[in-house]
Amino acid sequence: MSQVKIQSALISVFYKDNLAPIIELLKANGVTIYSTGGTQKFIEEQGAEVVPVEDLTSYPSIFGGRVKTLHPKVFGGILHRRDNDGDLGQAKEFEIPSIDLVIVDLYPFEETVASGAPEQDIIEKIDIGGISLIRAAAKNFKDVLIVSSREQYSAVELLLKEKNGSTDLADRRKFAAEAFDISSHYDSAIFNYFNEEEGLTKFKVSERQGKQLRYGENPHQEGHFYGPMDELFDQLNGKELSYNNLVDIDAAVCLIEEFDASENAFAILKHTNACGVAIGSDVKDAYLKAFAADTVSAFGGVLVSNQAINMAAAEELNKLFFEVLIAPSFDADALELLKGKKNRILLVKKQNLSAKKQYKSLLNGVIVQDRDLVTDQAADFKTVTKKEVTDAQKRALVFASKVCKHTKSNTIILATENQMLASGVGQTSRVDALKQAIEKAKSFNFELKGAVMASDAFFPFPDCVEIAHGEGIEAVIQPGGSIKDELSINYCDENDMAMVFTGTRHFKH
Ligand SMILES: NC(=O)c1ncn([C@@H]2O[C@H](COP(=O)(O)O)[C@@H](O)[C@H]2O)c1NC=O
Repeated sequence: MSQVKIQSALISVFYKDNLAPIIELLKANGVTIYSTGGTQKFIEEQGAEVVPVEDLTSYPSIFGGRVKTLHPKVFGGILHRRDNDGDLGQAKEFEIPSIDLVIVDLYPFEETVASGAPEQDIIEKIDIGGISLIRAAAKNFKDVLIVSSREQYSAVELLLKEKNGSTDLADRRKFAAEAFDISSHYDSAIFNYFNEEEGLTKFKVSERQGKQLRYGENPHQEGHFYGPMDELFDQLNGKELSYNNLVDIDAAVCLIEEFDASENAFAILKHTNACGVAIGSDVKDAYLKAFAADTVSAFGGVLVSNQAINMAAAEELNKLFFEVLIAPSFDADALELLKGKKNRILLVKKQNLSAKKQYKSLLNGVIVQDRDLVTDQAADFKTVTKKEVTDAQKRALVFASKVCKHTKSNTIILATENQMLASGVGQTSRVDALKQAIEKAKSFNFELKGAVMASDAFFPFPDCVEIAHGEGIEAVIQPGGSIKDELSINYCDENDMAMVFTGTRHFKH
């Protein structure tokens, strides 16, 4: 039976606003309306007759409204198959009326969570009867039209007008598909609430949770973001965040969180890689040192500080064209100055990232892994050369390793204990990464004598330590683990270089 003339409806909605025109249409078409407490009252106020659902079930609403529509007379009325003689016989036997239209608007679970309500209130806002009505009516879309949210009121109003109170199978199937979208989104929200403390380890998303972005990586691509942006940041200035902004912000935040709040750390990133990172005597000093590493790439970059931005730093930063600046806070005068450019995105970082898992889509699926939360510490260094590293070199190696971990593979970082001098990023060979770093360091007038070198993965050949030695680099950090480790170790021993192994590889793809 493709076309169904609606003769009866069950209406149970949380938000009653905008329901009136639908009631008017149902009334005009002589539809029998069944309804629950608050909705019944609202419909009666519109001048329409209502059969209280209690009259159908012969039960009052019980347990504070936890059970009101959950009854065979209601669910039988929705679910019995109109083209099945057995079902029709049973419906008659048990005096179950047909229900052709179900309109539900669920308890506002997500809004209640967002309001910071106590757990008890949140639990009471887990809709049971409403979600069951939605699923039942959507399952029996062959006979029943399901309206599963207040967002659909205008669409159903139009449909009832256009088709004179009837519906087609195609209409009912379309509304059923939307109903399962709504019910699965609702359950994902409940699931995420119960797993909140797991640091999103079992994070479930539904398309409805996504925030539409201006576009994706490029203007011809659509983009959405699924995540708790407002919990992490307050945006004080600038245009709406783009897909690429978000990707870079993530990279910037992951990098800066490597540094302790007692250090004045500053980083400048382009396309997720740092082109400058430094620790300074204050924020301004840290910024100037980071900027010095690559004054060209910094243009249009994403900047991040682990310290409040004061006026002295803001005056320097104001000279640079940048996309985003992230900091734990901004002094009032500094903010005033930086707001001078209206598109400049200024973000206050309110908390550290807590997610323990990382997701990426590929091959029509999703790949999930633990986030790389290992930070190489000097105490864990295993010196593999005859020459020991000095304390200053240890600090430089820790610094270089932190940057290395957050740079695209293959990577080589050249650094002192408080400044990245240059990096080779995303190269197909480690030697190329080193050559790129050396060339870059020289182009920005850095002296490499006495600097240290970090590599994200082991050296299969001694070529990298040979080249580094030629530039005056004296200490090296790498995970180790190549069957040819000895070749690099021997070269270092013969050339008075120190090398430490960490045992932890930090590939980043
Ligand atoms: N318990 C039930 O059997 C039940 N049946 C429908 N509801 C919900 O009750 C609300 C409407 O209640 P009222 O009409 O009393 O304002 C709707 O959001 C509907 O989704 C129920 N409430 C929660 O599960």
